Amino acid sequence: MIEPVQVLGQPAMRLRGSDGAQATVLLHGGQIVSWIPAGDIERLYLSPQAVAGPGQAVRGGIPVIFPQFERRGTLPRHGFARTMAWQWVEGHQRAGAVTGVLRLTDDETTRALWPHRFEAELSLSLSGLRLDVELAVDNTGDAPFSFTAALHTYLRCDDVLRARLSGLYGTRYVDSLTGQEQRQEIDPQGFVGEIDRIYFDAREPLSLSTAFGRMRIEQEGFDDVVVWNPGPQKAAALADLSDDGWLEMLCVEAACIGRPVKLAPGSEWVGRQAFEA
Ligand SMILES: O=P(O)(O)OC[C@H]1O[C@H](O)[C@H](O)[C@@H](O)[C@@H]1O
Repeated sequence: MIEPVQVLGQPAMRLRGSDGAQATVLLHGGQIVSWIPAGDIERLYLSPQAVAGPGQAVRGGIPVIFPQFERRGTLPRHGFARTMAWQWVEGHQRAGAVTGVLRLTDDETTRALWPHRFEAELSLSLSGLRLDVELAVDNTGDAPFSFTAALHTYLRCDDVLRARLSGLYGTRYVDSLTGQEQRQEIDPQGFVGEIDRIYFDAREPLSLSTAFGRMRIEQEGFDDVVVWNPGPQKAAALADLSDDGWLEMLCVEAACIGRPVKLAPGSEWVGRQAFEA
């Protein structure tokens, strides 16, 4: 079943499979804000203080970061896709899976910031204990462009201090807090507070274990993985996160940062992030 609902005062679509798996996606930002695998509990973190509306970024779920990661360019932080209204394209239920597709196309607002013609499609497909998310970007103009992007996934934790992430052993990363580069030496990895790292060319599947169970995370098309938690000080400074909200989340982001994607006119890039509870 696919039905329109309101979330944070904004139009959204709720997808529910015959097995009971359920996900909700906001048209604002094309942002998935809830995923409940069949017979399971909520697996994405959405801040109770999150706000949504034109120009606003929603704290939680799966923000779509395009066409610029963080401040790596002249655009607003993390680009514009997460703060704009996307269009619902279609949804269908087939062979036990329920799928929805949303689209963002360039317009005067995007071209004033970034002078390129593009079509971005966000697809989500859920079945049983699995959620597949796909971001496809088409260059619909007549000049090449390049971009960085991410699916900035907020995974729900009971207590991030007890969470463990594995699969990054030996991977080179830059610590965005210090600017230093090194290789991951601890696996599985625990968390003590603030962390902000970009892992480059992360090829192995990841596994996050929390009291909610183990979650397998895979990606394709995206080369890099960002691991982010604001920790107590930054959380206190964020208006849309409670002081102890950082304990309940860990961002594990599928990203293309180290090598920006270059797209020739008429060509398409596809990146995927998949979760299995
Ligand atoms: O607060 P936001 O603009 O949503 O950004 C949240 C975070 O996103 C990414 O994970 C970056 O690596 C962080 O440096 C940043 O703080």
